[in-house]
Amino acid sequence: MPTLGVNIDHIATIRQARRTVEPDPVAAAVLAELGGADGITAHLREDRRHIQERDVRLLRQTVRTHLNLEMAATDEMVAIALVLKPDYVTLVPERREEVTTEGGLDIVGQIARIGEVVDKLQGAGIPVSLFIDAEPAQIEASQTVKAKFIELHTGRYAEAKDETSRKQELDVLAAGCEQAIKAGLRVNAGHGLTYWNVYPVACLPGMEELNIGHTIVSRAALVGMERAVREMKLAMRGHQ
Ligand SMILES: CC(=O)[C@@H](O)[C@H](O)COP(=O)(O)O
Ligand SMILES: NCC(=O)COP(=O)(O)O
Repeated sequence: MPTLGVNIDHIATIRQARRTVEPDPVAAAVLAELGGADGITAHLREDRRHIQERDVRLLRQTVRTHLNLEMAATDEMVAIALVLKPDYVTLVPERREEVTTEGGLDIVGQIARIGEVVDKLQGAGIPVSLFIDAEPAQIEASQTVKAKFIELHTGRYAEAKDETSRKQELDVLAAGCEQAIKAGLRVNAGHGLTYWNVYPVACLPGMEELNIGHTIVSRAALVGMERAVREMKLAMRGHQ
């Protein structure tokens, strides 16, 4: 059964709605860990729409499980990561105008650049995960650049409109997972997972960690972070 990385971006979204100091994503991370989170994920976006540098600096000092820094493959973010030293980095695509991440990072089309960033970060002792679609060519390219992990983008599975489509997308994820493991990559997954669709993804053989944020923060707004995380851990084991 995979571990759970709780993405606390959208605690910061609530704070940034008023450009104020609450709710604090750092406090949310403490509560998430008390609720059973196995890791904390934070996405420091170029446009700083939610998580700020202050947040990741304090998270580095306070997270007791492991800290996954999501970031674009830019010089600015690489420099921040080399100072911050998160437990691992996940390279994700970014577009200012997007509401949220729209797809996986294109490794095939920028293999030299991604390889350079992976070498720099892993050379500094920071394992890299590549947030990609479950496409054979992207998985192969992830192996070529010697990333330690991939994170399979589960957005198409999560947005499937009916059971048939959802099963088809799950089969794509399962095939991607199998190909990646055969290639020696470690496999995580995330994006759009909820209490109601997480279990089949959690059951994929070899799945190491699920990074889940929006649905947990949404539930936490109503019942509190500790309970929301505890209930996600149960949902990952098939208990609604
Ligand atoms: C890469 C991914 O799917 C999310 O972890 C990412 O954080 C989405 O960006 P927002 O949190 O800004 O929606
Ligand atoms: N990489 C996925 C993640 O960290 C959280 O995505 P979401 O659950 O907020 O869609």
